Amino acid sequence: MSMTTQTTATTTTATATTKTTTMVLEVKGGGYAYPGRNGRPGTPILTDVNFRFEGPGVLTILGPNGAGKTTLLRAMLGLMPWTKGASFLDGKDVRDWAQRDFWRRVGYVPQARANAFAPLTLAQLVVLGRSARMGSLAMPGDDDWAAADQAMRETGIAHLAERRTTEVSGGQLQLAYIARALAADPECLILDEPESNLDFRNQTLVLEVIERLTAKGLGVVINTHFPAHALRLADRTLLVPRGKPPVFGATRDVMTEESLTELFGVQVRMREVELPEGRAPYVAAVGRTGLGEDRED
Ligand SMILES: Nc1ncnc2c1ncn2[C@@H]1O[C@H](COP(=O)(O)OP(=O)(O)OP(=O)(O)O)[C@@H](O)[C@H]1O
Repeated sequence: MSMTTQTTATTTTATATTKTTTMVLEVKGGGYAYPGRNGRPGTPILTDVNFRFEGPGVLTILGPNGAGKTTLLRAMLGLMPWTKGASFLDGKDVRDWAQRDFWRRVGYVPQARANAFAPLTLAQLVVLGRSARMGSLAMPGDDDWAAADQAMRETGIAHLAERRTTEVSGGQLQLAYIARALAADPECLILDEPESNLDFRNQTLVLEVIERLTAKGLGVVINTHFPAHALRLADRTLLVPRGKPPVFGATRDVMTEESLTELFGVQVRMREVELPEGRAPYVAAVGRTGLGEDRED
């Protein structure tokens, strides 16, 4: 029997709260279909997406490959407008926000692409995050470099500031992308699979950064393939099944052995282990169910 397990410690490294702002991100009746042949809408990927997330705190989005999680994040942010429904930041339709104002408040870290910024040092990459706060042709000023330094300290990569993006590990590069979004001083961070492709240590670094940020008052939306990370981090979770409306609620309510078994089409077991640091959630996929055998991936 194949067994895939994961566990995470529940220690937190909270720092003093420095932000008190709250933000509300809502999706109402969201639906999305990529364009099909002849310019007609194709088969809907997402239907009836409904949730309301109030920061600070964490919302995790969890679901199988190809269910539409990345599509959902991009539609939610207005990067690919919903074909049905709408999303709202603080009650105002995302389409009605001035781009510049919206991206000052919201930071988006897409799935990491290696070498996307090959010639840059990490400091140069991170200061690019200030562009939403700079004039369109302006060069970064002292304030911008100070914000970049601060973001690199918060993500633990200040010592790598002069290294080029080609000279750091995947985990360090992922932290640099998060720092780039943080440099804009957002109230809300949207992270698409920030811990994928990372080893245990680097995954832990990313989770600790998220915990520090939420303790400081940020709202974080994270798309993840790790159920234990959702249990560790998130107050709220959105389960995104294939071809069915997502389920939203308190993490401990919506994430059960039954719901995860149905969601992923594998037998899932959830346990907690006692550690000196506290209780740690433990999630194991223990075997196939026969469900989802027709999946294409
Ligand atoms: N540009 C596109 N045009 C048409 N279909 C697309 C496009 N991008 C993605 N899709 C399809 O939409 C579905 C959802 O893709 P999406 O990347 O949102 O899923 P996901 O849940 O994020 O997957 P993963 O967990 O593998 O990253 C998939 O079936 C994918 O093949």
